[in-house]
This record gives sequence, structure tokens and C-alpha cells, in this order.
Amino acid sequence: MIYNNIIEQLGDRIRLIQDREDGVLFLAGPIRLPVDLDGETVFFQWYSWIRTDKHVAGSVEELLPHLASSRYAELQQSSVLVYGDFANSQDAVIRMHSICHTGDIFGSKRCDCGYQLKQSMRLIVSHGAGALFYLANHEGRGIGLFSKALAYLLQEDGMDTVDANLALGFEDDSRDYGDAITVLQALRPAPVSIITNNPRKVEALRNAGMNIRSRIPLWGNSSVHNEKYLSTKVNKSGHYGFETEYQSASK
Ligand SMILES: Nc1nc2c(ncn2[C@@H]2O[C@H](COP(=O)(O)OP(=O)(O)OP(=O)(O)O)[C@@H](O)[C@H]2O)c(=O)[nH]1
Repeated sequence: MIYNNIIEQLGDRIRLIQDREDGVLFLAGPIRLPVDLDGETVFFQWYSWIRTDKHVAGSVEELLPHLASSRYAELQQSSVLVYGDFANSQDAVIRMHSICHTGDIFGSKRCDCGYQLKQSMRLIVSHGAGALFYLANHEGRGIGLFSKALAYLLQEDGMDTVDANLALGFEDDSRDYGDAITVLQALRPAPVSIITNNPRKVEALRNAGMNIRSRIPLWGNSSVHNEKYLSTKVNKSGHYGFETEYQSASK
């Protein structure tokens, strides 16, 4: 039967990495991905993961027919770009990047997301080993793209980014890093340095038992279009300030 052949062919390139009553996590990869970074072709190893209901698809054998009969394109799946010897390198750098359709894809200057995405890829490559987690179910800090559009409309009327989320009945930040951390632990259980200005990301990793070697701040690309958004991050959302030096994660 066709599925048995395919499962054999995929072998250990599709792995069940977490099996719990509340769901099963499958990781596919590595896939060689040549990426254009500043005009150079850089080779990353790309992985994607998916969470399924244990009783619907609790094994790789059950997963494949389930995929074909489901409409996963309607939902968001996340992925990770791995660079260098991520598993074994002495020090590896990661970024947990929340999807930003407007900033990452369209290059919107209302936020710093597009800049942070590209700059993290550069940092990871220049460091020699690391991983960029692209968290596709995090749009708008977890409120979804349509609601983010509404939040932008409220901001055009003068609200800041935090109040706009709250006014729509959301929390300021409802992102969950659980699945991404499980993937990280499957790829590299050893300590990592994290590129972020957000203490909640450091805390999420620490709470999951990850050892954080250091935090690498990432500010930049500020302009008249995003200065209010950036200062709200620091003044209201609790982000670390505009440092330029490497910081100890103990802060
Ligand atoms: N609700 C809402 N979300 C926004 C707005 N501007 C950007 N975002 C979202 O904010 C998130 C920013 O993601 P990140 O850059 O990974 O997170 P961060 O909390 O700023 O932390 P670091 O960048 O790691 O310091 C993305 O999901 C964007 O879609 C906004 O005005 N309102």
C-alpha cells in the first residue's frame, strides 16, 4: 500500500517528538534550504512541525492519511531554520520570531518585525550555529491577522498597541511557546543564547527547563512610522530597553 512505502521512504525524517494526552507533536526535516541572504546563498536546514489530536493521528502511520483529508492550509504551521552544527556547537543562538504578515512579508515600517527577522538570520549565520523559529500561530502577539487589522484601525484613532489589543477583548500578549520549545529541546537540549528584547520569551524558555546562556538584544530600524510602537514595548509591555551590548540573561 502506498502509505507504507512513503512512511518507509520518509524514515526518521518525520519524527514523533511529543506524545501527550492533549496532543501529539510531529517534526519533519531536516530539509536543505538554500536561502538568499544579502545576495549570498546560505544553506539552512529547515524543519516544520504539526500538532494533532492523539486520537485522530497518534502515530506517523496515522498522520499521513489524516493530512490528505484535512484542511491544514486553513491553519498555520510553524517551522524552524537551523544553521550550522546546531545540536553540538558549544554556543548556539536562537530566535523565537512571531509571525508578522505586514512586517515580514510586506515590509511594513509600522513595526520592527521585518528588520528583526532578517537581522536575526544574519546574526545566526555570523555566529556559526543557531536556529530561527518562525512561529506562524503568533500573528499580532496571538490575536490573529484580522484582529490585528482591527487593532491597527484603533491605533489610527490614537490608541497604543497594548490598549488596542485590550479594547478588542484580548490580552496584550497571548503567545504560547510550548511547541516551539519542545522542538528546540528535540534539536538541541544544551544551553542557547536567545535574540530578543522580550523578557517573556526568556522566561518561557527558563520555565520549560532550558538553560539560557545569554540574551542578545535586537533593536533597530526605528523611524517616524514605528517610534510609538517601539517605545510602547519598553514603557508598557515590559521589554528590555534599547541596549546595544550583549546582555546576561540574569537581568
Ligand atoms: N496586536 C498587535 N500586534 C502587533 C503590532 N505590531 C506588531 N505586532 C505583532 O507583534 C509580534 C512581534 O513579534 P516579535 O518581534 O517576535 O516579539 P516581541 O515581543 O517584540 O519580542 P522581540 O522582538 O523578541 O524582542 C508579531 O506577532 C507581530 O505581528 C500591533 O500594533 N498590534
